[in-house]
Amino acid sequence: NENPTPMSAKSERNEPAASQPPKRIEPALTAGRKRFFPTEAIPRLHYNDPKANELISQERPVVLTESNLVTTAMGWSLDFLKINLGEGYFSVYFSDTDKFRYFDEKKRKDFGDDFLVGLERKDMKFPEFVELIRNWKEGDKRIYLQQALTDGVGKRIVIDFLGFNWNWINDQQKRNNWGQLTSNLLFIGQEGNITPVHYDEQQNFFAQISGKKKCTLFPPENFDSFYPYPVHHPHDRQSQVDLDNPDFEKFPKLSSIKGHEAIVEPGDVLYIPMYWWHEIESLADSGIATSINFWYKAGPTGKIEYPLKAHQKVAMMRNIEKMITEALNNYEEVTPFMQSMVLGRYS
Ligand SMILES: C[C@@H](CC(=O)O)C(=O)C(=O)O
Ligand SMILES: [Zn+2]
Repeated sequence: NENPTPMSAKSERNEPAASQPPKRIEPALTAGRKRFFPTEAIPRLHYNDPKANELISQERPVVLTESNLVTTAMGWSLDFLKINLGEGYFSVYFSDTDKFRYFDEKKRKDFGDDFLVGLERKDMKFPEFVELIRNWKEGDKRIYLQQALTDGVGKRIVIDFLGFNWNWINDQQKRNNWGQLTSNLLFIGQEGNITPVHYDEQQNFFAQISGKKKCTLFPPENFDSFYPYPVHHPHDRQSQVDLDNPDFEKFPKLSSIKGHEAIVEPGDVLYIPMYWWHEIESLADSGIATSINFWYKAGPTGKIEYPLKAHQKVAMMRNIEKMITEALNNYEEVTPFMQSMVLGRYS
């Protein structure tokens, strides 16, 4: 079940005659863990469907099919990457549990390491990562490679990269007035790995290469329900809640969330709108999961319209939080300061 070349894997599924497109077997959305909240399916549309473009322009999630965005990467098996990915070092995360909550190395210095419960990152060459993931056994720390593709990769990778459907994605960038493409992160992890719920400040076309991932998204309006870590914390943008063991005492607003769900398979592209919360689970029994994302900065804001959108308020809260925390230069003072400012006056 080792990272089969998904296209060949499909042909082994005794597909009907080539004359008609293979019938997709709808994976039950209930695959993966049981959830305490209701969910609805994220629309799954052909990438050229005008409705898909409408959803993207409205900054709403959609799964795009048949885009061939990363078809040239469908042969990126572990052995192929071992030969062609180059001599560089890759960030590999280790976790004592199935959860890989991202942490910002640059913010660790003010926080020491006690927040890093059972998490660590090591830089290693790709063959070392392949050894680890191939020899992994129950009881070992789970592993997850997460690395931006940079110019240190081998020639074959560059050729495959240039073969991505840049016409389509550059058109999306232009039509939606997004900023620059900042990075393409390569993700390779074990089935069962979970990236806990968080938001990013970039538009994201998330392309699945091998394995299946269950993606659960929540709109930026849910900021109050997910209680993100403080902006200066290494887990900035990550939610403090554990959706598998919800603490409704500590996080009461968590009880009212509703998820938007999709299971992405090789060849699918999920649009994750900027500031939308998302949790990503590499589904069991789907082998090693490989994905590439395409992160774009926001475009210029243009004319401010009222009422403000939820994600604009999140951006404002972040700026105010940064300013107050830096100006006070003391964490303990932030709550009393903000309470003095609003309690009994604006509430
Ligand atoms: C990569 C993804 C997490 C995952 O696939 O495990 C994600 O959070 C992102 O692309 O923003
Ligand atoms: Zn993310």
